[in-house]
Amino acid sequence: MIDFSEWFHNILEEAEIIDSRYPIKGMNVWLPYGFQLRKHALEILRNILDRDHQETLFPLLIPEDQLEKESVHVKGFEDEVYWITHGGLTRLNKKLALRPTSETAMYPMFSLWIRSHTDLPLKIYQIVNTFRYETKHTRPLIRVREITTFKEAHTVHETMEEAEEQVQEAIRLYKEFFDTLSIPYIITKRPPWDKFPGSDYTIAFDTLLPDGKTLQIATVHNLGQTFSKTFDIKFETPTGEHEYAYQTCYGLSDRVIASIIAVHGDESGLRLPPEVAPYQIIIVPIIFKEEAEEVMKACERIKKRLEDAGFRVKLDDRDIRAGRKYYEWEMKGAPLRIEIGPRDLKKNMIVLARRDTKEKIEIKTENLEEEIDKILHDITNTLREEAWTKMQKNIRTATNLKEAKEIIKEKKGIISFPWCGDEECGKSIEEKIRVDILGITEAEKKSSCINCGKEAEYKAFLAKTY
Ligand SMILES: Nc1ncnc2c1ncn2[C@@H]1O[C@H](COS(=O)(=O)NC(=O)[C@@H](N)CS)[C@@H](O)[C@H]1O
Ligand SMILES: [Mg+2]
Ligand SMILES: [Zn+2]
Repeated sequence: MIDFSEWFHNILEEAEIIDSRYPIKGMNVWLPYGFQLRKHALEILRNILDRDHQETLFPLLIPEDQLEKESVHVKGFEDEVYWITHGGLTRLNKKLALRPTSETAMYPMFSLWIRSHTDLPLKIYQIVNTFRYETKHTRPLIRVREITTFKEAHTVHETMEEAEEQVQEAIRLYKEFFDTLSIPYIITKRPPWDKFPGSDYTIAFDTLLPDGKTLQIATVHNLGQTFSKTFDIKFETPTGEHEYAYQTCYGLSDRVIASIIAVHGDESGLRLPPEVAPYQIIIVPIIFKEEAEEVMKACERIKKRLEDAGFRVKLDDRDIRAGRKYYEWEMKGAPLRIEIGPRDLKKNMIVLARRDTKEKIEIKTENLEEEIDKILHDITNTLREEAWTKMQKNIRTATNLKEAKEIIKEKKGIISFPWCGDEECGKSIEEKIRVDILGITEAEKKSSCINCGKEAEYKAFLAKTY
């Protein structure tokens, strides 16, 4: 990848994903092709969530006094909240916040809805736009001020054990979602100083972008009873006591689309997993004057057969050179291209070109549907394996801080090493090698902390992050 950031910005424009010329920094327009990509990704997400969550929709605006109720939470967001102060020419007597996330919009309503343990567990989600006045460098899809594709799930439980189980369930759901999109990830527990404001702890999914920096693509938070105490979400237990509920929430955003684009892209442009590609197959007629009529009729027949078999197919019959079409659909990442010319008609064969490996395959026309289905599945697996291999190759262990510093300088990527878990030790590591501690997983074997030599219970992962 030449300069990844340049590649990323160019491809968003060339492949007509979004238009970032909208006159508000950090807010962009979804163009039709990008909108279809986003739509298919959300369809997959909804199918997973709808198994045991209910989709809802809460207001965009949050009254100032509600937003400020949970002090740690509001501290974490106070410099990111957009405010509404007027309705028309009338000054509002109470400022209204544009939701940065919806805990403080939802939880006063949960307090009204939840009375008895029979009202639990509650598992809802919404897919909305949220607003954060990001002061760090904004970047389309990666760090925006209007998060247009913010899926937030919020659950309420009778016990901490059930909330813990829900955290594990959320992790399973996200694994299934990212596996379907062929996006690799590492899952770690964020250090305490980097958890979601107001949560007990945060589990995060990070993926690795081609420039060696990691991107946080989803988070799961165990909220314990902090918010239920602040917002008075209480329920009557089977034995008649009143208990504060236990809560979790888990979110992801436009960064999912960013990672599909960034992780699978190559020098020719996008390589879209068939699950989310706006068109899975592009038919390009190879026209020679005399047989033009016959070739076009054959293309129409093939298109119909593929549509009837449930594929998303486009017949590109524009009056431009076939080579231009090849370039364009390669750049837009269509997984498969079908070329049909007079020769193929005679032999009753069809030439397929795979976008992921760029190899060409000749198949008999009569085996069309099952061949295409097999190849599309193979493309999904190839993209997934390639992406996982690439990420795992860039996770290196360091035996001392000097080595860690070198690896980050030369190769970036993710480094792991044993860590004691102490905050000031962690902070001193971040200072010494100038990278963030992504998070921790349980240490595999007994070892001593890379920095202070104390017993290391954890394996720490570090990386330069977005
Ligand atoms: N400015 C941003 N642009 C794009 N995505 C973002 C931005 N800020 C956060 N995200 C994404 O949104 C996810 C959820 O955001 S969060 O703050 O971690 N968690 C919440 O807001 C919880 N209420 C989850 S429901 C993050 O994991 C990250 O992937
Ligand atoms: Mg933030
Ligand atoms: Zn230490």
